Amino acid sequence: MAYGDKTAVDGLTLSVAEGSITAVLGPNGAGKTTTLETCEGYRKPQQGTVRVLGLDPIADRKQLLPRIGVMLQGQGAWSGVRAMEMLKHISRLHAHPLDVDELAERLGLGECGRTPYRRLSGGQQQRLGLAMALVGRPELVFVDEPTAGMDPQGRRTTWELLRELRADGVTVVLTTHYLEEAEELADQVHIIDRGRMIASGSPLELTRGGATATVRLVVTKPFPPGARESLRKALGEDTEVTLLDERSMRVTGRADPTTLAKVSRWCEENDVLPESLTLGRRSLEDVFLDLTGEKLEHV
Ligand SMILES: Nc1ncnc2c1ncn2[C@@H]1O[C@H](COP(=O)(O)OP(=O)(O)OP(=O)(O)O)[C@@H](O)[C@H]1O
Repeated sequence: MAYGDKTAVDGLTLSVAEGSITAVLGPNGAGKTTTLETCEGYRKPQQGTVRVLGLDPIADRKQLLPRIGVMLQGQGAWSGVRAMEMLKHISRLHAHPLDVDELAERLGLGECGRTPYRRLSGGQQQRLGLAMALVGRPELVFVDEPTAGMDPQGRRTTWELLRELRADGVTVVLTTHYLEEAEELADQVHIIDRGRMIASGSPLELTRGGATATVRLVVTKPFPPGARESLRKALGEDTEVTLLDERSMRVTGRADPTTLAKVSRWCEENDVLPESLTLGRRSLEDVFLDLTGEKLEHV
């Protein structure tokens, strides 16, 4: 998929299992929205094949539309329309819609049902967008950054709702740049960067490091110059040390008490006071950092 001479999605191959939650994860501009819009039939790929529920999203649009739900990043409601009017309008377009009042209550839209769309907060607009995508009881829902701009409560409600949809057999495809969201929700995660797929798997498969562990060291004041090299030397050959920011480092190495003890001794010898020293599984952020050399949340 290209916009003029700008390639947005390049040779991406992915399939989604029925009744699962799939997360397409990547930094801004990675090509997530373009991928979704291509599946939704809004964009025609210059090359390749797209099949959604076995149908061509452009040629078979009429058959496909009633079977899918779409939550766009920009929502797509008129600026003056009241939240509940919009939801009711969408529900009337479907043969067997959900109970509109129940859905609105569930998504916390009860209080702002009479508020014009343009006056809704970002989080409320997101909730309405999600309600509009779900009201037609779709078999498959595409949700683009469903929790962007939501408060923690809204985010948790959305996660619950998406999990319930999966339990009811609905297939969910979401894009996100929140690692936590992908780890919490997804059965399969596809990490894309600059239009290309860089890793795919379940969160466990992607973060499993076998005998490799990650130690995170956060200190109370900025590391002295040369700290990364010095710690690496202290830990030995098979250990990798990455400076995450001026007060935190990530050590990837053998998952044993010796590694932790060596880090702790290095702190003592270098007069560095740890704020926290934790041993854990690699996170999706570590995976992303390894694959791209960049931190996902900050690119
Ligand atoms: N309509 C457009 N015209 C030209 N370039 C575009 C257009 N839409 C997207 N792009 C470019 O294509 C690339 C992929 O964009 P896309 O919106 O798919 O990324 P994204 O991963 O969804 O990003 P974000 O997280 O910011 O929504 C980006 O470099 C973007 O600038």
